[in-house]
Amino acid sequence: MSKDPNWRIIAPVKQQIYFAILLSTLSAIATVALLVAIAYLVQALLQQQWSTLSWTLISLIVLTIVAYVLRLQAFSQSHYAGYRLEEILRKQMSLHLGQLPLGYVTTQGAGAISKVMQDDVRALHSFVADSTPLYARAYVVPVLTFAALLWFDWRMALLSLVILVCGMIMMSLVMRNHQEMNQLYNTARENVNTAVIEYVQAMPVVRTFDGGQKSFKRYEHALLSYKEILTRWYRESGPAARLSMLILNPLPTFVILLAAGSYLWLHEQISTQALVASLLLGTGMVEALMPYMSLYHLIEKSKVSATRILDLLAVPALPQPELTQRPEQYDICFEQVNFRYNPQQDLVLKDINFHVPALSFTALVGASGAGKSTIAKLLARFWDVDSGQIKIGNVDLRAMSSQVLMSNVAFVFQDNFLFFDSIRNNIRLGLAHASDQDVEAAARLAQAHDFIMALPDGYDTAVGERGTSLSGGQRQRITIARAILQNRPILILDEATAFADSENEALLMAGLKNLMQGKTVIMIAHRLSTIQHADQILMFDQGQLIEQGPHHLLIQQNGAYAKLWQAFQQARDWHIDISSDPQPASPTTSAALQGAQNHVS
Ligand SMILES: Nc1ncnc2c1ncn2[C@@H]1O[C@H](COP(=O)(O)OP(=O)(O)OP(=O)(O)O)[C@@H](O)[C@H]1O
Repeated sequence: MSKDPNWRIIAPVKQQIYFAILLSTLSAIATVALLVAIAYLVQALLQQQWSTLSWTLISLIVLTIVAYVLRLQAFSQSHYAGYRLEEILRKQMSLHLGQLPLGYVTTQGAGAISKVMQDDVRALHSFVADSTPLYARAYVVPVLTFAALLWFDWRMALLSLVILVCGMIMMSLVMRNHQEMNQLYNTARENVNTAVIEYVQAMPVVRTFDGGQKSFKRYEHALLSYKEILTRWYRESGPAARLSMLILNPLPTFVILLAAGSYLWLHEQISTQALVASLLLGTGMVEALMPYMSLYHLIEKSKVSATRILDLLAVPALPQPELTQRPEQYDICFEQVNFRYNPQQDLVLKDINFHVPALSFTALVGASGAGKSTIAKLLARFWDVDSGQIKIGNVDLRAMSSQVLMSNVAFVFQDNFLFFDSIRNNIRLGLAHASDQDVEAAARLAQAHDFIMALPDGYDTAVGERGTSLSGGQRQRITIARAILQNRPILILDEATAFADSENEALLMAGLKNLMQGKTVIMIAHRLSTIQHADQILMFDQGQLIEQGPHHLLIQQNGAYAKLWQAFQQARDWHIDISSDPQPASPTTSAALQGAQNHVS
C-alpha cells in the first residue's frame, strides 16, 4: 500500500480516479492534436489548398468537441469520486467512533472530532475532485507537446524547453520552504479559529469579569501572528513567484518564440506551418506547468487532512469478547484496580478494592481529583483498567459486549446531552417502542411532568440546542425520566444535583429517589447531606480508597470523612452578614469554607 496518506485514503475510489485521469489524459492528447491541426489549417490557408483546409477544419471542430467533452467527463468522474469518498469516510468514521472507548471520544472533545469528520473530509474532496484531472494535464501536456515540437522544429522545441526549465527553477525556488511555511500557516490559522471560538463562547464570562479584554487580546494576538506568517511567506516567495508567473505566462513565452521563429522564417529555415505549430505548442507546453503550483498546494493541504483521518481510524476500538457473558446479579466488585490515563502519568487509581452489594446505595466522596469520576467511568468502560478487574455479578466487564454492559448500567451525569428533538423523544431515547403513557409515567416519577405540561407544546416541545431553553435542574429531571424509563439495574449518578437551585434540588432529590428504587446505586457525592443514609460511603484520597463504611461508623472513626463532615456542616451553617461595617470573614468560617471546597468538589 502507498505510504502517501492521500493515495492511501482514496483507495476505496481508486478505480474511478484512474478513470478520471485516463479521460483527462485523452483530453490532453486531443488538445495537443488540436494545436497541430491549427498549424496545418494556417498552412492550408496560406497555400490555398482548399481540400486540406476543409479536412483540417473538420478535424479541428471534432477535436475541440472531443477535448471539451473528455475534460468535462474527467471532472465529473473525479467529482463523483470525491462525493463517494466523502460518504465512505464519514460512514467509516462514525462506525469506528461507535466502537472507540468513550473515554477517547470525551477526551478529544466534540469540536476536534467533528473537525476531522467535516473539514478534513471536505479538504479531501477538493483534492480528489480538482487535482486528479490536473495531474494528467500537468504531466501529459508538456511531454506530448515537446514530442510534437521536435517533429516540427528541434530548435524551437529546445527553446521552449529552456523557457520551461527556467520556469521550473523559479517554481522550485517558490516551493523551497513551502512545507515549513505551510505548517506555520496552518498552525496560525488554527490558532485564530480557536481564539475566535473561545472569544465568542466565553463572551458571557469574559464580558462580566474582564470586559472581554483578555480573550480579545488572545484573538488579536492570533490574528497578528497569522498576518505576520502570511506577510513573511509573501515576502520570501513573492519575487520568485512573480518571476515564475512571468516566465510561465503565455504572452512572454509567445514573444520569445515569435522572435526566434521570425528570425528562422526570414532566413527561410523554418516553414510557415512549423512556425505556427511551434508558437502554439511551445506556448501551451510552458503554460501547462501553471497548475503545478496550485496542485502542490492542494496535495500538501489534503495530506494534513488525510493524516488526521487515518490517525482517527487507527485508534484501537474497545476490545469486544467473542462470546458475550451476561451478569445474573447486580453487585459490583473492584479487585486490585490500577489505572492511569496515559503511560506518562502516575497512577490515578491505586490498588482499589471494594464491593457494592446488589440493590445497595454507595456514595463516593473525596477531594477534587481524588478519582471518583474515574471510578464511575471505568464502570462504564470509558477505558479499560491497567490491571485488576471490575466485575458485575461476578462477570468481568471485558467479558461483556458494550451492548450488554450498557443495557445494565444507566448514567446521570451533571451535563447530560439533550438532543434537538421533542422532550418526548429525549426521554424515550434508545427505547423507540416505549408508549406515550410510559414516557409520561417516567416524567411524573422524575418530577418533570408539571414543568413539561407548562411548556407551549407539552411533551412535543422541541428542546433547544443542547437544552439551552431549559434550566439546568429541568434538564437533569428529563435525564432522570430517561433513566427511569430505561430501568437498568445499575445506576451511576455523577454530580447529579450539582447545578440545581434549592427549589429544583428538592424536586430533583424526589425524582432521584424514585429512580434509585430497586437498583444498585453508586453516587458521586458533592453535598454530603444527600448521602448520609447511603449503605456505605467510600472515601478517596489521591487515587486511594482510604475509608469505607456507613456514615455513623465513619464519624465514630473520626478520620478524614469525619473532618469532611465537620467542614461541610460548618459551611452549611455559614451565612452572609451584610452589615454597614464590613468585617473580614472569621478564620473559622474561612477555614470551614476552604475545607468544604477542597473536599467536596
Ligand atoms: N482524561 C484525562 N486525562 C488525563 N488525566 C485525567 C483525565 N481525567 C481525569 N484525570 C486526572 O485523574 C485524576 C482523577 O480525576 P477524577 O476526575 O477522577 O477526580 P474526581 O475525584 O472525580 O474529581 P472532581 O470531583 O473534581 O471531578 C486527576 O488527577 C485528574 O487530573
